[in-house]
Amino acid sequence: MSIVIQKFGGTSLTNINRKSKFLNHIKKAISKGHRLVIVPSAIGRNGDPYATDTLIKQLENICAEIDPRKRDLIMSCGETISAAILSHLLEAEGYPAEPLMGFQAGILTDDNFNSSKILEINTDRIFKILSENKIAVVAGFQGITSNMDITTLGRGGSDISAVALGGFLKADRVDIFTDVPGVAMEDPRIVPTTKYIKEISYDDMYKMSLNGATVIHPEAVKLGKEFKIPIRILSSFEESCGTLISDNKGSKEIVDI
Ligand SMILES: Nc1ncnc2c1ncn2[C@@H]1O[C@H](COP(=O)(O)OP(=O)(O)O)[C@@H](O)[C@H]1O
Ligand SMILES: N[C@@H](CC(=O)OP(=O)(O)O)C(=O)O
Repeated sequence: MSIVIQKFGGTSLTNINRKSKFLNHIKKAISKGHRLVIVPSAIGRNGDPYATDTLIKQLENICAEIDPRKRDLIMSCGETISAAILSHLLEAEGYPAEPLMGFQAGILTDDNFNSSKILEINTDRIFKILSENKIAVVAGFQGITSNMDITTLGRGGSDISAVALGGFLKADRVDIFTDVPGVAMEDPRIVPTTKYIKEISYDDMYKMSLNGATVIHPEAVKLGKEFKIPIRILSSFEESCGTLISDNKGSKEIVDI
């Protein structure tokens, strides 16, 4: 069974509805016969009702000093809401889907609240869902400790959830859908004329993301290398070949996308 992980970032999920463009990528992968695990982030950005920063503010408005366990509990809510909405949307479109919070998907972390590490993923429940020909929609960014406390993986951590799931499920690849068509030489929001990179090695991408290429979390790249799983960065809103991150001899081919 060929398994593909598709992660959708917060910017891709703004105004989520039955006409959302990102749905085309899900439908295309299903039509190709892939089993899908979808990993959504929280919808939108600061100010949007379920965005991570909006949720944190609910506690900050009361008192700036926040117990990390409570902070993680509220921060995880955005992704939980996304999993519920997205799985409902997929069913409405005729694609049976099951939502899972991180703990229901078997994602065990350490107790370093606010930037926890994934220790293990018990994949039984996801495999069961996939074997029933359903899409598994796993809330990104969150997990659970052995003491049953909800944790989050650090800002931008849904990328880590997606790659870790890909590794533990032995998926064919991880597709990270975002609001730009791939990895560029510079941040395209700052340099709109920048050129895009067709292929890049894990090592080069790791250095780029440490140096500010926020399009993927550095820990996700590191995990990708450990699991030897190819990662693609693609646009949610259009068809593009995107950027492939793999072990391919450090090649860095620059293209106009
Ligand atoms: N080198 C780069 N290539 C592509 N995007 C970059 C780069 N550096 C920074 N970015 C920024 O990363 C953003 C996508 O990441 P992010 O805002 O976390 O989106 P998402 O909501 O999909 O997780 C892009 O909008 C872009 O401005
Ligand atoms: N929602 C979390 C996790 C995340 O990965 O978000 P995004 O994929 O939208 O950057 C955050 O804002 O940090």
